[in-house]
Amino acid sequence: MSRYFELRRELLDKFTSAGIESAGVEADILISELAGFNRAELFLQSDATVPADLEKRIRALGQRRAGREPLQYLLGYAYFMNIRLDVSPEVLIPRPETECLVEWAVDTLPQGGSLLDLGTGSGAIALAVADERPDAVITAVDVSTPALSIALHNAERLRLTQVRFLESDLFDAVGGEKFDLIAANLPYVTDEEYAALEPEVRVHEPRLALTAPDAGFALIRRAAEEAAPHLNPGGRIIFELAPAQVPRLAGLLAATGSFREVAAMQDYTHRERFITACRSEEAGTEAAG
Ligand SMILES: C[S@@+](CC[C@H](N)C(=O)[O-])C[C@H]1O[C@@H](n2cnc3c(N)ncnc32)[C@H](O)[C@@H]1O
Repeated sequence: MSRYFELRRELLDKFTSAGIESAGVEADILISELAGFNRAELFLQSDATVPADLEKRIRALGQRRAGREPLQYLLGYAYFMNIRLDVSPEVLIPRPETECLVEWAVDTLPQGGSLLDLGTGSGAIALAVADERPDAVITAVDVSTPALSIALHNAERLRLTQVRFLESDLFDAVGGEKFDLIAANLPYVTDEEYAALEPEVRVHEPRLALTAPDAGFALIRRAAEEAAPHLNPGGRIIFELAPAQVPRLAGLLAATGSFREVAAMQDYTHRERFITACRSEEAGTEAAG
């Protein structure tokens, strides 16, 4: 029988030896989430004895975490903006930097406006916007059937019923529909970068959500080339991408002649991580399909 502070120390040592960067934070989260405590309660309870069955569960998941399984997959959920999304290894774990994209979309979307979330994964962007903007009409697409079923499950659990989900290779199933906003967090990791990723990502997260051919640019390029006919006049698009890809996408969007106000936007760590653009009035209006 351990006390909370002893169990925390044990996990901290185990995680540190396994090379996990934020070992203390992860130990705290694992214990407090399973115990049903917040961080302050965990601190206040540190001398209390951990119930035997809880200790067993924490130890079992701690062991798997030390084997570099991501904490969110072990818990089965991830926090994103103000919602909790269920996640499994079939969807990417939503990243904190993507919250900047959501904040931009929430601020930019006109009243009653429409949003297309390209590559929705767990539903993170679509559902976080829906949660903040009940007036919005949202479509979310993904090429992955298992990802879509998790996204749909999240929408039902969160009762965010204004989101429609479609299985689609980029715009293929969207037909001639137009939107006020398109949000694209598509795969953009190169094969070389992928080989060097931490085991949490490389071994456990779905490769389909991470990599793309052509130096990680193939899907972003297709989306940029096909997007204009799916935007209303004055409609806007935002891409999340690697900072090194920003100049290439900015050049490509400008070269299509379909976009104006092409601009880079920074994430919370002041890295250029997003490109936004506005559909110009001269852009072609016919969507293929
Ligand atoms: C980087 S993940 C982003 C997931 C989610 N939007 C988020 O921010 O957490 C990219 C997503 O794009 C999806 N995807 C990959 N290729 C696609 C394609 N051709 N068409 C639509 N979605 C695609 C993947 O299945 C994955 O869910």
